[in-house]
Amino acid sequence: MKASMLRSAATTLRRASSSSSSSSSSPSSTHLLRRSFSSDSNPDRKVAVLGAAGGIGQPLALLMKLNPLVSSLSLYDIFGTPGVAADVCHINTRAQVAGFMRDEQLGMALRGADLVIIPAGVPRKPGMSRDDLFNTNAGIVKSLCSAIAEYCPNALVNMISNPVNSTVPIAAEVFKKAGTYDEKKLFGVTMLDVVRAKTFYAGKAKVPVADVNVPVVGGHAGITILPLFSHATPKANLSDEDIKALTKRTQDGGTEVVEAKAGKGSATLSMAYAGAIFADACLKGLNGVPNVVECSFVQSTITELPFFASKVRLGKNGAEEVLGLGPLSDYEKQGLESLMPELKTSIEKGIRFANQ
Ligand SMILES: NC(=O)c1ccc[n+]([C@@H]2O[C@H](COP(=O)([O-])OP(=O)(O)OC[C@H]3O[C@@H](n4cnc5c(N)ncnc54)[C@H](O)[C@@H]3O)[C@@H](O)[C@H]2O)c1
Ligand SMILES: O=C(O)C[C@H](O)C(=O)O
Repeated sequence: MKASMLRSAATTLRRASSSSSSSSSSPSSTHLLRRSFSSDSNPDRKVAVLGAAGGIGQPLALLMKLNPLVSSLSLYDIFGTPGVAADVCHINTRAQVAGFMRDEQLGMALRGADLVIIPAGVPRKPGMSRDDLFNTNAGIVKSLCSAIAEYCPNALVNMISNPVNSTVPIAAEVFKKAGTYDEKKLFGVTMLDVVRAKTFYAGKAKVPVADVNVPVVGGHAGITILPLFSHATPKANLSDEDIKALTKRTQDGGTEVVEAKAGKGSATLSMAYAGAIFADACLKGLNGVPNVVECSFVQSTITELPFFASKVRLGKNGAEEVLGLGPLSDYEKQGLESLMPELKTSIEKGIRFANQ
């Protein structure tokens, strides 16, 4: 790619992502590209991707290879990782890449990891709910988390596998049983909801998308996804009808993609983007960058539920602070009340499964 083309791509990406809900300068794929060519002065960080040969795993592997905060990139799947690793490792950026395949190599893939990202498991087809994935994905997540407890008990874990509202509680229970649970280190990745809310809000409010911030709270399925457009910036004078439509589109964003893909899976590219941004925020936190704030589904006391998505301040130990919801509009209060029973059921289902 010519230097001018690269500069132009980097500028576009910088604009797209400088609008994170972070109260500091936010991680961005712009950074990932731009800083790929800068110095290697950051501390060594090993990132493992579990499910790295999949629809999300492959573009996520690419984006993590472009991230200058990563010194070692470990790509694990039950098949296909030698090819993905061979491909990605030719990119002239800092991270040393290694591919690992099958159970017997999982320990090597994980040993020494600072951050483990899990997009392993089956995606939805049209007509399915995320909860319909539970029977397959719960077992996958449970066994991967047992291995994390054994080989890298201090790593941060970014859970992408659905249903996130249940897989995060499953992971917590597995870690508790292993005696390695640290609630600050377990994150359900809800960043795609934030990415969507920002995109849809910018379109409706006719404001530059790069300037937009919208927190999304609750969980990651249907009505449990609650975008707080009353907190959106820049402020815009949208009608109640507009806010309802934006909320519904954000809640149905995953289904919109599943239907458009017509049986060929769910969001992969936008998820890889969102996953890479959230992973970058976690790495920045670990490296001591101040005021890194993103939304995530974490152990929480801000409602009566044991897990809840809200803004989280990321630091050297992971989730240093889980931020409260702040004032809500009447519409958001209603949404919060409606989501609680479903989210509670999904959390309890995960906990029950892990303890069977
Ligand atoms: N959190 C979110 O916002 C979000 C967004 C999109 C998709 N997802 C979820 O992410 C998951 C993956 O989606 P995808 O589109 O990449 O699916 P995919 O089928 O394309 O890829 C999944 C990968 O996981 C691998 N895998 C299966 N069992 C494994 C195991 N035990 N260990 C390691 N790898 C294993 C498969 O071999 C495959 O390569 C799905 O559950 C999907 O619902 C979550
Ligand atoms: O919708 C899905 O099944 C995948 C993911 O959770 C999404 O929000 O895109």
